[in-house]
Amino acid sequence: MDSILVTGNGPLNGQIPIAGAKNACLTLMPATLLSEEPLTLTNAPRLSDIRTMTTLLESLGAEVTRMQDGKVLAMSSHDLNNHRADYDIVRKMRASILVLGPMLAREGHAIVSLPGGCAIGARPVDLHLRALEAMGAELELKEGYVHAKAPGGLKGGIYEFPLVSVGATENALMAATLAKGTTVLKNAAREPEIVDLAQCLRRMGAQIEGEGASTITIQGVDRLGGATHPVVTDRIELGTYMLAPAICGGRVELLGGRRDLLAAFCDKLEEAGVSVEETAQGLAVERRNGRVKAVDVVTEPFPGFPTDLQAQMMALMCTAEGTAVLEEKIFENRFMHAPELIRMGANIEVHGGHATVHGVPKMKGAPVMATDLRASVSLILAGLAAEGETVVSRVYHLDRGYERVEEKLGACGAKIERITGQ
Ligand SMILES: CC(=O)N[C@H]1[C@@H](OP(=O)(O)OP(=O)(O)OC[C@H]2O[C@@H](n3ccc(=O)[nH]c3=O)[C@H](O)[C@@H]2O)O[C@H](CO)[C@@H](O)[C@@H]1O
Ligand SMILES: C=C(OP(=O)(O)O)C(=O)O
Repeated sequence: MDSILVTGNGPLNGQIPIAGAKNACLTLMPATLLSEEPLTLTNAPRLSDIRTMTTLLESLGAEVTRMQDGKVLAMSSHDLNNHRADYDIVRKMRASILVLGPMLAREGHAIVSLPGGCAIGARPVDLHLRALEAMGAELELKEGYVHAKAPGGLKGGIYEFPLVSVGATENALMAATLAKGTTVLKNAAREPEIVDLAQCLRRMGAQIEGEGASTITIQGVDRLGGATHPVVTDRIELGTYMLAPAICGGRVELLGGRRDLLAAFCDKLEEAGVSVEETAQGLAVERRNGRVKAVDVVTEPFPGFPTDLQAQMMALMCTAEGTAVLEEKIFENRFMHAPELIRMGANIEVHGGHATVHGVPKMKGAPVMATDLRASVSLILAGLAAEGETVVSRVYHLDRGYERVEEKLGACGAKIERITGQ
């Protein structure tokens, strides 16, 4: 297993290109199952999660071709010869559940393994299932699999999500494009990845209104066609690399960065004393003098502060001046990085959904272990600003969501290298 060696090396200066969003690409790829015609995604990130989704789609009979160094994914789902998404693939990546809605809508039946929980929480899929039932799906749970049928096709319905779920909104939105009549999704997620999905579906011929607001209305159509769609910028990769100069000092320009993707996060950085400037090519982040100020953070659905940046923000707060309280409201177990940061000299207390971080002037490098994707990158960020060497093990988590992390940070002056096979 690979690990990453980081050595604290002072301020960072330079430019980092931001890739297409993993979480958008993982919902755009299953959209290919809705149409017999090809769907091509440009600006796709090169990540292990994308390879896992490729394997899943191929197992269902889709063809996926990577071009231009893997940045373009040409997909075709002319004939789906298998309607069963196996546990062996689904357990590796929860986003696999997103094949359920499209397959059911187009084929009238699908069998998809339940994903199970993961390190950050139980993460049930009940809302995905309830929304599909509201469109007339008949569902049965057998031996860990969802057996779904809609013999006469799905029918439009009204469904109000009891809590905001990104994945359930995506599954329901895709299914509704081929349902008969009108579907209204209330209390829908408003994340930029939902907007990107709706724009792609519209390019394929879907009739959708309201994406980005909490009520989305979909008028079902008989069939969808092919399309070419660019994957939206990865706002979580963007926020992660914005934190690198905030933690280490210096100035880094994030190419392709947009403030509207991360407004709440940008506001918090500025409150902490970090400058965020819109440039011709993206966003520039700068911290010149002294420590940042401690700021409190509450994670919320978009447009609130994203849970996927909470671990990285905690790494920044570890060396802030003062005490910060981070409240995690999306996932019940998303503070697994705290004990690892404590091994590096951070002063953190975790009580249920709250973490209190008392800033220390400097952290010290240590061997640490990544427990999930964002935890792993938070440890790398902390290591960049710590004294001495930090070795982050279990970086297969990191490879799910960050491409060429060593190269991107290294180009700005970070001392970071991958140690293979440890
Ligand atoms: C591949 C992808 O896009 N992953 C993102 C997606 O995950 P994902 O789509 O899994 O997250 P959700 O928005 O669905 O989860 C939000 C909350 O709702 C709960 N819930 C969700 C569905 C359900 O049927 N029942 C239920 O109770 C979850 O356990 C969680 O507590 O949104 C999360 C919240 O922004 C991000 O952290 C993930 O990076
Ligand atoms: C939690 C994440 O991903 P997933 O939903 O695929 O586990 C993430 O991207 O931070």
